[in-house]
Amino acid sequence: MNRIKNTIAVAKRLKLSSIMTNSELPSIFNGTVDLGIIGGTGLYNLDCLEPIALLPPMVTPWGITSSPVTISQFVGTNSHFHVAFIARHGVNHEYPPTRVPFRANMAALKNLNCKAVLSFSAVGSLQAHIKPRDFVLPQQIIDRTKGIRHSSYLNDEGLVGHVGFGQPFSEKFAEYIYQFKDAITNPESEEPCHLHYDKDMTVVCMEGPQFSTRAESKMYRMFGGHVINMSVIPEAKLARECELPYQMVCMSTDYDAWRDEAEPVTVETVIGNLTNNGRNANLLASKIIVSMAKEIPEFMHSGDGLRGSIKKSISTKPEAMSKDTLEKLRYLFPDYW
Ligand SMILES: CSC[C@H]1O[C@H](OP(=O)(O)O)[C@H](O)[C@@H]1O
Ligand SMILES: Nc1ncnc2[nH]cnc12
Repeated sequence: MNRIKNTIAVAKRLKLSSIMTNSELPSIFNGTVDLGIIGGTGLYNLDCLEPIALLPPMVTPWGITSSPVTISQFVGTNSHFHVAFIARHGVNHEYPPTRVPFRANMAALKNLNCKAVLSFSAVGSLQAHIKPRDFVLPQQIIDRTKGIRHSSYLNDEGLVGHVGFGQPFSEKFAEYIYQFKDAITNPESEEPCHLHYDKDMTVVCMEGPQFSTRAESKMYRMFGGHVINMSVIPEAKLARECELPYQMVCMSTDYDAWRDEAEPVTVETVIGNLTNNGRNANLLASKIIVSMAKEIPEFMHSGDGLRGSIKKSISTKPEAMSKDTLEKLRYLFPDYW
């Protein structure tokens, strides 16, 4: 009873409307969680999901998650496939990109035993053929953040580890999502939306919070960037350190600042496309979740080749690790040390 009261108190404090209408939701969940979803700007929940538990913001060794963690199943089903959802910027959009507790968010999803993480992000387009409202499944990243975000679980004194990051996303996961590309195309619309995917698609991650200058935007095009955001780093790095297959769905909202003949991006332009993108995110997520619930894909069962990689990546001998370090590692990997 106290837990439920606590949940309601948190919900009230956070003015979380979906929770207020679900105030009887339990604040603990003892089932298995299969998929983690991180929602970005304009995507604070998914309508296709029916919440069955609401965990108050989770306390991890790396701080507190940016939002409560909603455990859901697909609307209208009683399936055993469960999704954990976190709002990246908080339910009231209170964490700017530099201050998102990325480590806590990914650690919480790992601790809940998620088998993969699907992330959504509002992005600017750096290419004429990627129109605002189109979606992109990037396979590469150019990191233009400024080194001020905590971007690793393996960067404390007394713990040395280097994971491979040559392929920062899960190709298998991207292919799985891409089979549902028609979900976002509205053929009746004058401007149907497209889901773009190939192995060279690159997302540039900048620090922000200001948008790019025109010169920077043009430089990112020369680098080979396709879209730009402020959040894929460190999210993708942390997913890799958690051995979690990770794919970001980039939802284009604007043409950034590279087109000389057009106004550079403003937040109004971004907001103007969020409703359409949110609707398409729901359509795409529905297809993915229904399909996963029918049969969990192989890359989630097997861990997409990542399982065990962290053990090989850590050079420090466990005997030399402090109690604190071991405790933190065990939060992520209870079976390894
Ligand atoms: C409001 S535009 C800039 C903002 O939008 C994106 O957020 P998210 O990735 O969480 O959808 C971008 O990364 C910036 O943080
Ligand atoms: N042009 C842009 N630059 C960085 N992040 C963005 N998110 C949405 N549009 C963006």
